[in-house]
Amino acid sequence: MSPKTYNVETLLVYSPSGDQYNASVAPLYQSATFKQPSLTNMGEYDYTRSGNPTRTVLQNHLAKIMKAEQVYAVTSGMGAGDVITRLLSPGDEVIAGDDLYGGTHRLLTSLNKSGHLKVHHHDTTDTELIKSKINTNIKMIFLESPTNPLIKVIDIRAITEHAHRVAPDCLVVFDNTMMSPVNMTPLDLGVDIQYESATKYLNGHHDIMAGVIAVRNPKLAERIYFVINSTGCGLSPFDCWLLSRGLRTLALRVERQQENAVKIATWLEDIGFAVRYPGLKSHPQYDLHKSLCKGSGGVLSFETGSTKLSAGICESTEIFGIAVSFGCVNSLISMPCMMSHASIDAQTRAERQFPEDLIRLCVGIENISDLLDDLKTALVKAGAIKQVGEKYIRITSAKL
Ligand SMILES: Cc1ncc(COP(=O)(O)O)c(C=O)c1O
Ligand SMILES: N[C@@H](CCSC[C@H](N)C(=O)O)C(=O)O
Repeated sequence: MSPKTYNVETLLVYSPSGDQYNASVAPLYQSATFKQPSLTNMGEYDYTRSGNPTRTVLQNHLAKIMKAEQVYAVTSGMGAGDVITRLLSPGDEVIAGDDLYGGTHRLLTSLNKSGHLKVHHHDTTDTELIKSKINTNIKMIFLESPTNPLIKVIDIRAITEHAHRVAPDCLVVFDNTMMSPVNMTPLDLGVDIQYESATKYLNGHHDIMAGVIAVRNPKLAERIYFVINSTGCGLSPFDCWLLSRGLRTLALRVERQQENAVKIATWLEDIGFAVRYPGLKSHPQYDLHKSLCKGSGGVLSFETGSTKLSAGICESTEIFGIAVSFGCVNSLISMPCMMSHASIDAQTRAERQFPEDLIRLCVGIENISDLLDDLKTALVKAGAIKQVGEKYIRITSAKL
């Protein structure tokens, strides 16, 4: 059986050894420069900004997992976004979701303000609206699904097909950070560039910042490599090595995280909170999400009706630590408006119906009973629910 036919769980762990000593873990080449065989022959590697064997091992491994021809590893998810926007020319028009991650919104807004690009933000869940906005002036479309943290799901396939038909020069770019390749391989759905913040699920241990960019078209790959080498944002060898190590447990981690997340989302919804999670049948695009992805991920959000109440809940958990980021083995709690999405100004958040009281839970791999107990205790302490016998009841008048 060729490795190409293995399932993702196997591909994550299986690594064909190319090492001279048959080391079972690829060695770390922590070297900035490489001696050349001669003055005229540069050899395979000359300088780590341009290429490094540890980065190559990681990138080749990721290419199999992401079903790409070429993957590049860079210094962060935002670094990946920056490389991608540098493929555009001054004045190019871009369509972007109106619910992209706060940092992506900040990057595109700054390029728009400085006049480098013309960015149009639209509700990408409205497929017909997006289709009507695509024309030959549009050179790039930025998509994310499910969005972070409003968990909106978009019809990637329909948008991508239409874009390629109507605007053949337009690159469809998809941020797959929320799902990871375990749940979705967007290149299979036709997107031109898939990127992810590898700081999240891919690494899974919050000990590095990284971003990955995956493509199938060799010409596009060359253009991306040119930007990475020119700007010097390739991932350092040690971080490549750590990312390779984290990758091996990706499938196990994601499976456990989403198993825990389903239980937490269901429990919160049963109590009466408005929960956003694509694994809940009540999610308005439950069927669409299921048709695109194998799982629902470990991120969910819910509203409490009061920002003070939400803050009280966040400050009362013990296992769920107050921190930005997600996809790590440990569970986190946050209020996106004050934290991860504070870079979107309050007026824009209001226009986009971004609830200020929204709590985001990034569910880890801990024991589910401990996680539920931690949440129950915090919700009781903050005054959001009360215990009556064995049951918990939501205190609907709880507006601090
Ligand atoms: C969906 C999404 N995309 C991109 C990024 C940027 O990644 P990084 O923090 O690694 O720069 C983040 C978080 O930061 C994110 O949540
Ligand atoms: N202060 C940071 C916030 C990073 S948010 C990280 C992550 N994407 C999340 O959603 O939690 C910034 O200004 O970028």
